[in-house]
Amino acid sequence: MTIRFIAASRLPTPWATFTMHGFEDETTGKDHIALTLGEIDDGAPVLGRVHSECLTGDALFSMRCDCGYQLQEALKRIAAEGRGVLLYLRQEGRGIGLLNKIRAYELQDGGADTVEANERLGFGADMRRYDICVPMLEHLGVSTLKLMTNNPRKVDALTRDGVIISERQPITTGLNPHNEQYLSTKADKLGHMMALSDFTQASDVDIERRS
Ligand SMILES: Nc1nc2c(ncn2[C@@H]2O[C@H](COP(=O)(O)OP(=O)(O)OP(=O)(O)O)[C@@H](O)[C@H]2O)c(=O)[nH]1
Ligand SMILES: [Zn+2]
Repeated sequence: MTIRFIAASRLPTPWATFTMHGFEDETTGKDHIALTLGEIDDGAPVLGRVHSECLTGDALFSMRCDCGYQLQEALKRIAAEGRGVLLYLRQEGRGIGLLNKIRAYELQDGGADTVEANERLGFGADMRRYDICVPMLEHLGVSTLKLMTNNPRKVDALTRDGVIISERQPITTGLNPHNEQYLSTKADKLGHMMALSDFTQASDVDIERRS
């Protein structure tokens, strides 16, 4: 795996003006992004989010999952802290790609849960890798993250790959009638450390997304 830094630019958002760093994974041809705010290369733990691409949730306002809500919440928390990093990894659909995710959604429309749907298509429940984060964080001078996630497998994988996770911060936002079942399955079958009662409702966030 070779990750090559390509360029960095300003990225103004409603919450802060981040610096956007573009990387190319020369093995897969995928491009990945890091958004950073403030001085993050001083050795102190950095508030961070490792976010996997979800075109439908992140860009198309899908309410089937919690991805778009989490993305917005993570950027807001980093802006409030004045310092942090968000790695945006192009591993759509837990690593199966956009078109296979649509196939999986079709099966879920017919009654399968998110794990069964992946398995019926011949995939594992979660095909993602996090080793690409290591050279990206190295480039940014970050060794230790205060990680915003509910996913213990993400914490374990990053730790195995050499990233120090000093703290885990839950990120439970965007509950709505369309993703309630999906979020329950993530907690029951994928081990996410969350209960539906922890969640804020999507409606509050949704209004802000449109403003
Ligand atoms: N295959 C598949 N992928 C999905 C589905 N819903 C969301 N995704 C993808 O799942 C990824 C996000 O994973 P999540 O399980 O929501 O969250 P996580 O990153 O593991 O954990 P958190 O850090 O707590 O958000 C993105 O790549 C989405 O495209 C689904 O029903 N099927
Ligand atoms: Zn999603």
